[in-house]
Amino acid sequence: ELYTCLADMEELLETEALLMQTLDGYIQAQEEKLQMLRRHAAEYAREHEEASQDVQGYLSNPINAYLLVKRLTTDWKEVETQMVDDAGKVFVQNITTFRNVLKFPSDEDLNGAAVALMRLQDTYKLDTASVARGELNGVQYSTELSAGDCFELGRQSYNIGDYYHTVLWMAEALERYEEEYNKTAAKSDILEYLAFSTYKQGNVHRALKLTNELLEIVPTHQRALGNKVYYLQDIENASKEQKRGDDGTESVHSDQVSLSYRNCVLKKNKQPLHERDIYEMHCRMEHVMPAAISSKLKCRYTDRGSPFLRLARVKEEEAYLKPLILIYHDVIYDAEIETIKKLSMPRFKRATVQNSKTGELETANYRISKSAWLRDDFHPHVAAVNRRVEDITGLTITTAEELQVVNYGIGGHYEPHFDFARKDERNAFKSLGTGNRIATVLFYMSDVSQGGATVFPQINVALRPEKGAAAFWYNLHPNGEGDMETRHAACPVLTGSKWVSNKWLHERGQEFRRPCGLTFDAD
Ligand SMILES: O=C(O)CCC(=O)C(=O)O
Ligand SMILES: [Fe+2]
Repeated sequence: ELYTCLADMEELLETEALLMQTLDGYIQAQEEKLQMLRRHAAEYAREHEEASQDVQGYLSNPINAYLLVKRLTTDWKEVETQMVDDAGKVFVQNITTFRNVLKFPSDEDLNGAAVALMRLQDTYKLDTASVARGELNGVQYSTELSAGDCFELGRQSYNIGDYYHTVLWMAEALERYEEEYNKTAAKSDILEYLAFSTYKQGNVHRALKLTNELLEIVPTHQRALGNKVYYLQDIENASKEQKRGDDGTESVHSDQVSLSYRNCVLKKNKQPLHERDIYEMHCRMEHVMPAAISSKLKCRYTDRGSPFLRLARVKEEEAYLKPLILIYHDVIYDAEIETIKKLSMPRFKRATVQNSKTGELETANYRISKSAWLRDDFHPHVAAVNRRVEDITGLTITTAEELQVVNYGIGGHYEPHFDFARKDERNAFKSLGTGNRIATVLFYMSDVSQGGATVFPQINVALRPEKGAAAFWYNLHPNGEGDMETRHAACPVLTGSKWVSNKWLHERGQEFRRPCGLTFDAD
């Protein structure tokens, strides 16, 4: 689960450095061995040549006679020993010992990283060819992917039954293969995956065409031969059905077919967008807040009534009015951020979510990040940040949860959710005895170069992470009901690393503190 967190990935570079060192050592040992063998070979050639010039003269010399025998006994033995000696064993053994000490990614990590890349591809509408060129949203970030790299991505998708992405990446692998001078994948392998996934995607004609192409390269390919029969059968069955439909004697009348097809197209165009589509649109920053709302938003310096902040007023910016979402700039300092990151790294666990039916905490693909909980007494910096929450919000932190620190890795995200517990949820915060999560303070502890916004799809709000800033909002209406418009999400990180801290404030203790001026809903 390394891919869930960028901080852990840094250790992989250390692992790689050690592997590189080991590989260099192995190459050097092999080169020395080859050099030695070459010396022997040269000596054999030289002596043999001399002997061939004058066989009798050469052998009449007792020293030569002795040397010839020696070359074919002890010398040759040594050559043989060198030839069978497996210098690699020691090096591989070394690596095996490292495995217990160093971090090595697993196959699950490889799949996770591939899935994350696909998620980014979908969310940010990145076309496969650009990603393969190492480009993300028009910015060149990395080296290009080879046909072999694309093939591997396709294979990862295939293994989890994601034929849509398999087709995209295998097609890209094929294009790259054709252009590659030193081939990094086998065309027949690419075609096999591409054909079968294309079939799974519903295009049997194209699957057949690709399989024929594969059979041109490997005419005896058993699976391809089997699939071809199957595809042909499929096509034949389909055309039989079509015929039955056409002469009007069987089930579906042709008029009906075209009518339902038209309906289908209409429906497709008119279909309401799903929350997921809206969420992704916000992540791409394609939404627009109506001017009637945005023109009312203000910025101000404020002390929020706190004696502490009177000395150092904070920059408060309204991101939305109803529900009220406020951004405070420069309210967590670099030194505090560093301390918090350092404290949380050894405590990181894959973030969990509460199963609303069972009440159990579990990992889920819709929340991918690593998180840790920090207590006030871990470090004065943690305590200081918590006190600042109190100063800024005017709410008590005595009933708040500990500070939750989160780091999002490649494609790390958290799909739309509420921070408060719904009535039908089991066990939600019950054990805490402090009521529901009345408000959220979300500290941004890093900038994110691309992606990673916090978005509120219901109200067209997207907050771009800004190091040192914090977002604040009430999750509950004054009457304790959850505010459905606070539904929000953390968009996948496209490039960079995203660090945030959450402070969740609870209802108990706020009875006289929730400032009325901040609540627009008096329901
Ligand atoms: O990381 C973000 O932008 C939001 C995180 C969030 O909503 C949460 O952890 O509950
Ligand atoms: Fe949240």
